[in-house]
Amino acid sequence: MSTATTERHDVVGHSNTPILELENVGKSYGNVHALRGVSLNVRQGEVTCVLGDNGAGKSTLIKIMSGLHDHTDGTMKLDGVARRFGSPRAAQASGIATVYQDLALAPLMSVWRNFFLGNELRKGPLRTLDIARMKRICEDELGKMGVVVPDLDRPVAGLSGGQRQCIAIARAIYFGARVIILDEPTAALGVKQSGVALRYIVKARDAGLGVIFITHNPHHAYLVGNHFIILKLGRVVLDAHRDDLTLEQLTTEMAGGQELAELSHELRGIDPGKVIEPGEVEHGHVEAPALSREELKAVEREDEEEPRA
Ligand SMILES: Nc1ncnc2c1ncn2[C@@H]1O[C@H](COP(=O)(O)OP(=O)(O)OP(=O)(O)O)[C@@H](O)[C@H]1O
Repeated sequence: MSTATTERHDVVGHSNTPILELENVGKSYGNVHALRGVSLNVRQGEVTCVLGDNGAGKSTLIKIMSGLHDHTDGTMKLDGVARRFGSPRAAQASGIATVYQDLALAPLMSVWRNFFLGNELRKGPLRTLDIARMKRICEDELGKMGVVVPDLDRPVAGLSGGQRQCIAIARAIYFGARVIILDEPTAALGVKQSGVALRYIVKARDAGLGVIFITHNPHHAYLVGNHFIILKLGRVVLDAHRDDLTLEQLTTEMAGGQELAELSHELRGIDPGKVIEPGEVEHGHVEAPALSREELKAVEREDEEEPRA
């Protein structure tokens, strides 16, 4: 059994101490404050969801935790010890794996080659590739995640988006990840494939990893998350445990909460002083007054006549 696999089994058995802790972390790019006062804990066997719209600071947060960028304020701790990774390699060596949306897989290479890319197993005095062993391990590890790939020699480009996600996750776990950061893993996937990716998130959690699930989709987050953080313009605007939050609250907060309620007032032409009941703003859906068919056609005509820049 490889060291990586042993390590994986060691982390199962959940403890309450966070693996990774951010305390009041901030990041400025010159005058731009991309993040301010962000605190979060990543615990083993838990999924921490970080939600936010474009420009909320999600990428910046990922870059700090994955060693690409240094934070400019606050403290990041790994196993209770303050750390600055300095490089992605250092973060990886500390067990922090990041699976980006584009997955960093080589599409024309086979499944097993991708699995071992950069970590190939070799044998004998000539250090030739130990293909049989790599294929066997790859098959075993994918099997643990519930993925059966009929032909490991197939290029990964031929697999579904969900299966490709799984290879990236299984690879990270096998090579000793303790924390896995998933950057919008369901963003480019349809409903069915999103389900596949979400199942793998649960598998990674159940394997004892601390999972950070970055998404803008509250429905996906709520299906798998233990803890939820919403970032807005670089600040934490919601930080709640699953027990203290309903899907509806998460969705409303994500959609803009109070701002959405105000917009709803405006669009309905209701007296802004009137209190809107929580149930009236549902799932981020704004009930704008419906346009008649004629009005709709007039809007389309206006759009067509609008001079293009
Ligand atoms: N290298 C940089 N230099 C200057 N400003 C930056 C840099 N990177 C990000 N920013 C700014 O920091 C803020 C947060 O950006 P970030 O990319 O982290 O957000 P995001 O939530 O990932 O958004 P998106 O989903 O659109 O990628 C934005 O205002 C962005 O313009």
